[in-house]
Amino acid sequence: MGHLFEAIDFVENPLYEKIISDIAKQRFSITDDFFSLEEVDLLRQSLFERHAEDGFKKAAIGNKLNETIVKSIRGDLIFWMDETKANTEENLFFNKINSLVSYLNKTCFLGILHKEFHYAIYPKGTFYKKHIDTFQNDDRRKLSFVCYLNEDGWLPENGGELVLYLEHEEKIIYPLPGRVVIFESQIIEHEVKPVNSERLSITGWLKTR
Ligand SMILES: O=C(O)CCC(=O)C(=O)O
Ligand SMILES: [Fe+2]
Repeated sequence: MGHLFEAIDFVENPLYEKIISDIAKQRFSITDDFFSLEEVDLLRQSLFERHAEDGFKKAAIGNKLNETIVKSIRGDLIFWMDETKANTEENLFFNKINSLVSYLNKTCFLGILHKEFHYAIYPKGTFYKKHIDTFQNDDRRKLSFVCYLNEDGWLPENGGELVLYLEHEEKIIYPLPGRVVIFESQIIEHEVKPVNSERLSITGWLKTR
């Protein structure tokens, strides 16, 4: 007779454990080198390819039910990624995301069932005013995810800092290549400061139901 409980094929991942404990403690987590500079270069090329296909549009405020372009609030251009039509570079991206999601679901019972990601280009002079990532008519977004695709050597004077408005402090985060910021979508207000030099990223949400 076989064992009642087979050993579960589970290997603890120190990086994911760090992300989980950071979020539990402070509701956000910053990981430098989540993607290597080589991976960032590939993803940046892929962003430019999608842009050349003319796939980017002005970002809107709110979801499909409540769509208005408000330049005074955000000025980025976005392109929604489609995992079913992913190119090689995007597959690399989604493989990492899926590995993180499956770990979160196994260890935190977060029940992440859906995800959505878009590329974002913030042209010089644009910003995204202080906001929260959940919509009034949709609270499925649990974790927000941002990954920066800027060139190596990003300078503070380029602007475009992400500011997280925490209970007791404002956390300023530079959009360094390969850096990933994850935070609780329903709780953390945040802002992208005005950009002085084109700023590139992938932003996404891990969602329930
Ligand atoms: O790019 C960032 O640092 C944050 C972007 C953001 O807040 C959003 O797209 O909702
Ligand atoms: Fe946001």
